[in-house]
Amino acid sequence: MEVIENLIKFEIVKSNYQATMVQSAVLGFPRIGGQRELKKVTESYWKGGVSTEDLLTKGKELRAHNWKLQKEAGVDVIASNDFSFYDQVLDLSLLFNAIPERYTKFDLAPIDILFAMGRGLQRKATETTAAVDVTALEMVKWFDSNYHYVRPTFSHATEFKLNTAAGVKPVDEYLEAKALGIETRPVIVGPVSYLFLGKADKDSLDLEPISLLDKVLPVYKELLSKLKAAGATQVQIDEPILVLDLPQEVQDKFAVAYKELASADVPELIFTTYFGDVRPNLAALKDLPVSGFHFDFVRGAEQFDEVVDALIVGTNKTLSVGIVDGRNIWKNDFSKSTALISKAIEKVGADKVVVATSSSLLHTPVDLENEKKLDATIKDWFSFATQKVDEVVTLAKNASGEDVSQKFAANAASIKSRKESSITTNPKVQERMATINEALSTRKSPFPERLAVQQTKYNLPLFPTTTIGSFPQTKDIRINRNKFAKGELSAEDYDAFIRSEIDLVVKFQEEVGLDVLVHGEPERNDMVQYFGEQLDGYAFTTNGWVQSYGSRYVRPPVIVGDVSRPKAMTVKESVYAQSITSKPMKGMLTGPVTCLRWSFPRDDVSQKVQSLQLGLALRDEVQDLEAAGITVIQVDEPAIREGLPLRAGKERSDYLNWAAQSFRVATSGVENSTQIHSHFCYSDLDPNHIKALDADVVSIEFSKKDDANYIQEFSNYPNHIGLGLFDIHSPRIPSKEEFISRIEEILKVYPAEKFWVNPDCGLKTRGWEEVRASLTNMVEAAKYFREKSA
Ligand code: MET
Ligand SMILES: [Zn+2]
Repeated sequence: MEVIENLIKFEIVKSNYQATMVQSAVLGFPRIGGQRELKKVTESYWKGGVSTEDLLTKGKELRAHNWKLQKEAGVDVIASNDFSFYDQVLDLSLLFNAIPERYTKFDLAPIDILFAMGRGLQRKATETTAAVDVTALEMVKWFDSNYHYVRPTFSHATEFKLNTAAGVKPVDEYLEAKALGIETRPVIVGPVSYLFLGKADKDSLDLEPISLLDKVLPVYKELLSKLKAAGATQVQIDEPILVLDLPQEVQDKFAVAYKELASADVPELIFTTYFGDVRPNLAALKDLPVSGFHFDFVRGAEQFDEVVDALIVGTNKTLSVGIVDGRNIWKNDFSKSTALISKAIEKVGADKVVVATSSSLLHTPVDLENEKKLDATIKDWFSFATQKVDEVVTLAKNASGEDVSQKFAANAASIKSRKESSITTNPKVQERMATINEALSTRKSPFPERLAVQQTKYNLPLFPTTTIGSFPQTKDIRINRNKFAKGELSAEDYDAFIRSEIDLVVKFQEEVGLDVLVHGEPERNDMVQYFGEQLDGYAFTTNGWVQSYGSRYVRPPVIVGDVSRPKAMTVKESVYAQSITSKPMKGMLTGPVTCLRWSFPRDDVSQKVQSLQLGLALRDEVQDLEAAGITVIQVDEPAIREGLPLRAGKERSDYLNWAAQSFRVATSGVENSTQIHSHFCYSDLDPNHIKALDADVVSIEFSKKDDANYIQEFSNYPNHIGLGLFDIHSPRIPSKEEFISRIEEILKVYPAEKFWVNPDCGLKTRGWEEVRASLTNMVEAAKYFREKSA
């Protein structure tokens, strides 16, 4: 009797449960188009190839396509305002009128102001228009991703208001979707993050961006009210800074800001965080007057119980469960995700749970279906944005009691196939990993002893000059590389072509009078992909583009298994280059951490393991180069800073340890007389972070730092450094005098005997004319200082 009663109860519970729909949500979809349509149209617009109207129309088409795709897949909550012609943070600055005066005085159209802020603008005067010459606003990495946002830049003169010159983007795009019969949830960056991620402009350095909260809130209120009036019931408001260490006064701003926003007639706010764990800032989120929270449970899985108990349980708030990874390309493990979703339902009830992507899908390639060349087994393990949309829907349907058993069975099979695959494990690599110890990751002697032998061996002058590696990647190079890839050019012909390019670069450097030469990297499409393609354990996409900034997209290779190096990767080119000069030729490799960071990493082993494996593979290359007579070797680590975990603490110190160790594994197997260089750029580097790499010489991007303190920090660095002397992103040519005064400035705090002379970074995006002029002036300046100190 009791059993039957229980059964009946169970049936009722089950059918109730089935009646409650668990919703699905996508926090943002890549805007670049499946065939990089956005890049093509924007770059063509910049060159004057298409009109503003054509550009705007293409944007509209892309948005419509993405909304429809999600609608057809069955997504309940589809984002709008996730589109941008350049960057979503920049869009907000334009809309809020946070436009430094230097961009407004030319009478440019709003879209051109946007691009000028994003990438700078140089335009000659015409009969009707004045000349324009403005540099871009600062561009910074979006948290620890490889996406860059344009930093909001405020001054005392900033007057926040809704700048409707180009409409009101979030409202217009909401209505645009609505007109297509698609209800969307607009997404905007919230006020506290928007200000915190900004900075003070040069003329207002005493300004604390966060102090502008009172001034920006009325504009947020106005925008949100307009969205409500347009019919939006919910808005996704992103406050990702909650995954960072925040000063107390910033934490306190959340209560102030959201109380103020809630005082107006605004849509329901879904407060959204991603890329980590918010627990250290939990107090700031208590009692916020918002309708729901979104958390990233892929990267912040451990926060689940605490945040749900503290912020959702016992309230009316929605819990958006970020479970489909917005930062990587691996297929979701449905059984794992379902366990978490069930737990969420148990805690807060199915009607409050939304199954979501962990973050915007901006960081993933558009569609796996575009990959025609990928090995079928490996392809089955991947999921790009389009596939992730389907995963979110399937997980939500399952949680709602719908029958998706076929999809679940297929998913389980893929997950099992990857787990059991022999592609992912290489016992030899694992054995070799066990040999890594202090001895294997330490140079034979400490730096001073190495320096002495190196000085005798190379006999370089004071202020030695060099470059960072790449020389102009001309159209000719790209054409020949493509021909070779398509099989239209034989391997011999391609090799001959590459050799002729090397001839050119080497001859050029001798003419200009550089001391340590490079071969110019003409054979490399990309500094990570080039190595990934030659290493075992990697897979490649043909169309897996992801936006890095503006119209620059990258195509990260994927680490699918244990990494090893079947054969030498760079020796041929370096040896050839050395054979045609008597000056030292610097071998050029991409370091383990950068290879890891600019790939999609595995999610089944730690990043530390992957980095050390890459270190071992590169160690073989370093030793092969040395054996072949290339005894100055640069191992680039430009991505080392961005890999730093977002919060201070153990994870961060662990990272610094294994990152440095991976580099040393790669570089310490050489003689004292072999000179190891490294290079860093794109970030504010802390010299303390790189000491442990123990490279003999490092070069860093430096020309845009007008900061004596920053130089001071480097003056204590024990080994030798080249502080980058000119900006390689700009076509500007610094004069000899400019180089001299720059060097003089640095010499005030930095000792001459450790001083290398070099540009900020590789020259591959520059033209030959500029390169010749800039390097000539740079070398002249070095000679001036040599004579002076003689
Ligand atoms: C982004 S760092 C680039 C270093 C590389 N060796 C180059 O010169 O292009
Ligand atoms: Zn660089």
